[in-house]
Amino acid sequence: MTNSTIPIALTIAGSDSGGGAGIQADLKTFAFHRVHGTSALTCITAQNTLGVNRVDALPPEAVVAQIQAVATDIGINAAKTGMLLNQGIITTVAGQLKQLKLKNLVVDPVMVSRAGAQLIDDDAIAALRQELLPLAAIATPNRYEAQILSGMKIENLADMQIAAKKIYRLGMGAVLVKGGGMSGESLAKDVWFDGENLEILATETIDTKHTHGTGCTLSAAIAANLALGKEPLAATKAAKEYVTKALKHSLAIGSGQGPVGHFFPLLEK
Ligand SMILES: Nc1ncnc2c1ncn2[C@@H]1O[C@H](COP(=O)(O)OP(=O)(O)OP(=O)(O)O)[C@@H](O)[C@H]1O
Ligand SMILES: Cc1ncc(CO)c(N)n1
Repeated sequence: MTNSTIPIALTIAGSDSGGGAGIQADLKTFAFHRVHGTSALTCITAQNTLGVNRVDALPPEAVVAQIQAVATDIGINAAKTGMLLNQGIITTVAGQLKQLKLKNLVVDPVMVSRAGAQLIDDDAIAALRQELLPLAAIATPNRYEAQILSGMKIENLADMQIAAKKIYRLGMGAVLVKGGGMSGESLAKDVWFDGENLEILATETIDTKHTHGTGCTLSAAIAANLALGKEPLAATKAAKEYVTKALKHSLAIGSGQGPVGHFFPLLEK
C-alpha cells in the first residue's frame, strides 16, 4: 500500500564519510522513526572513527537550492541543522528558514566535537548566535558549545543549569545543554530550560567509548518526534531514550570512537 501521510523531516548538515555522524546519522535516525528523511548538504568531511581529515564546503547557493527543492515540492514538518561550517552558509540557511516560517526547528549548534575537533570557522559563531539560534524551537549545545555560547566554564550540573538559562536568552524556544562531555555524576545528564521549566533529563549511563554521532542522532531524533506531532519536551525525552538504546548497541568499528547502533533492534544477536 502506498503512504501519502508519512511525516517529512529535513536535515541541513555535513556528510560524515564514516557514517556515524552528520547527514548519515540523521537519515538513519529519521528512518528508524518512520519519518521520511530529506537532506541539504552543507559540506563534505573526510572523517572516520579517529577524526576529521578534511572538510570541503558547498557554496551557500547549493545549500539554498537543496532546501528549496524539498520545500517547494515535498514539504517539511520538522527540520534540524547540524554542521554548517561557515558564516556564509549559516546566514543563508537562517534566511531560508525564516522565510519558511518553520515552527519545528532543532538547531544543533555544531562547533566542537566531543573528540575536540573544531567543526566551524571562528567568524561563524557570531552568525550562529545572532541569526540562527533565535529561530530554533530547541537548541542542543554540548558542554563545549554551551561554554562558548554562555561565556562561562561548565564543570558540574549546577553550571549546566546556569548556562542553560543564559543561552535561552539568545531567543530560542528551549535549550538542552547536553552532558555527554561531562564526567562523574553529571555524565549523560542533560539540562532542559524553556523559560519556565528547568529539568534534568537523565537516563542510564552507558559505559562505552563508541559515542561518535550521539549529538547528531539526538537532534535528529528530536526533529523526527516533532514531525510526528510530539510537543518539544516530550520529543526531547523520547529522543534521549532512543540515543541511550542506540548507545547500548554501539558499533566497535575502526580503531577510534565507533558510532551508535541506529537500528539496534536489527543488531541484536
Ligand atoms: N555514555 C553515555 N551514556 C548515556 N548517554 C550518553 C552518553 N554519552 C552521551 N550521552 C547522551 O547523548 C546525547 C548527546 O550528547 P553529547 O554531549 O554526547 O553530544 P555531542 O558532544 O554533540 O555528540 P557528538 O559530537 O559525539 O555527536 C545526550 O543526550 C547525552 O546525555
Ligand atoms: C559531519 C559532522 N557533523 C557533526 C559532527 C559532530 O559530531 C561530526 N563529527 N561530523
